[in-house]
Amino acid sequence: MTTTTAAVLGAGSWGTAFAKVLADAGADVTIWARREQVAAAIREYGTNPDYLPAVRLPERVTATSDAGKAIAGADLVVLAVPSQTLRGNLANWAAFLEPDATLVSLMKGIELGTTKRMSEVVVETAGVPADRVAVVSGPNLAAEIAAEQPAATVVACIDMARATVVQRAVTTSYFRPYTNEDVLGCELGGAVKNVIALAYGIATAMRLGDNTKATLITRGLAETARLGVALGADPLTFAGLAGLGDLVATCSSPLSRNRTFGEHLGRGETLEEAQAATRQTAEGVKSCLAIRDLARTHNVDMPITEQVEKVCHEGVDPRKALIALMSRETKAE
Ligand SMILES: NC(=O)C1=CN([C@@H]2O[C@H](COP(=O)(O)OP(=O)(O)OC[C@H]3O[C@@H](n4cnc5c(N)ncnc54)[C@H](O)[C@@H]3O)[C@@H](O)[C@H]2O)C=CC1
Ligand SMILES: O=C(CO)COP(=O)(O)O
Repeated sequence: MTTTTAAVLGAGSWGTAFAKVLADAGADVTIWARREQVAAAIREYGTNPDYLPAVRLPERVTATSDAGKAIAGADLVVLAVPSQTLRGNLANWAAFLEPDATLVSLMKGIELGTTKRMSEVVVETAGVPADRVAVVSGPNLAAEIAAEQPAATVVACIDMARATVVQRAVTTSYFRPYTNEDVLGCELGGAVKNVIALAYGIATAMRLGDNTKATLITRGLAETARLGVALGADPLTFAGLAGLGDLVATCSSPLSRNRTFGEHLGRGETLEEAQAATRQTAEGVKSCLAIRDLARTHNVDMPITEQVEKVCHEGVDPRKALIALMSRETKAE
């Protein structure tokens, strides 16, 4: 069997941990880091000092700050930058892609303005057919994966043969990928769970109990599935790893940036204060706007998302948001 050559574009926590997964599965991996300083540290010391300082990367992982060098010759091109920056970045990278390279999106966001999913942005910006784009999504907190704690995930692609190739390329003793054809459902599950995790973080900071939290998870999943079905996703996807699995992991974990961000808001901080206090990407903060717009366009009721957007972007007090949620008209489950 020939060795997979992979480029991981983005040296944040998930890009770095995913590079380790690929290398542990046998691939030769080049990480692209925006800052040469980070690329040099990975090359010289085998660690990413900014994001996963305690994790030793396998020898098969190298790094560069020259995206063209990383992409040229790569069979798998893994995209791991913040969602709202994908379009601009990929426009610069597309020219370096090999003719049959598979593009793998790790990103869990919806584009502001266009309300497009990341795979849609990839198809549009890189000019590749949708069957060359795969999505990896599931309960995959980067620090836990980097510590080799067992976890499963989903590799979604409309081309099952390609999904299987990606699945093989990322299977290790601690990382177990399942294939799925429902790219739309997997991407929506990944993006909306970040918004629900913001609500969960707010509830945590407000010292609300387990009944409240279970209600948020369950009704959060209900509104995710409602949007998904309206857009054509398979409802079963939301009961799987990329739906319920990721929602539970993200809401329950203090490692989650979205939940942590929500805790800042729940303590009464403004959006700016919460942003200043947290350094890493909390995708739900921006995506809640795009998801709300998507829901309104398709006449889908997403009450938790609506209130999270109001707390984040309209300065609504979380206590008022909670009252608004609880005083809605009662209905059948
Ligand atoms: N961290 C995690 O546990 C997981 C993250 N994800 C998703 O992976 C994606 C990437 O997230 P992380 O690696 O966690 O983010 P991060 O916050 O750890 O790192 C983001 C990386 O992107 C770089 N970056 C920031 N602005 C940029 C720009 N304009 N252009 C190019 N690069 C830029 C940063 O320097 C950094 O290297 C997100 O969509 C996130 O939702 C998915 C699963 C797990
Ligand atoms: O997507 C994740 C786990 O699957 C990571 O969630 P956060 O971005 O909230 O840290």
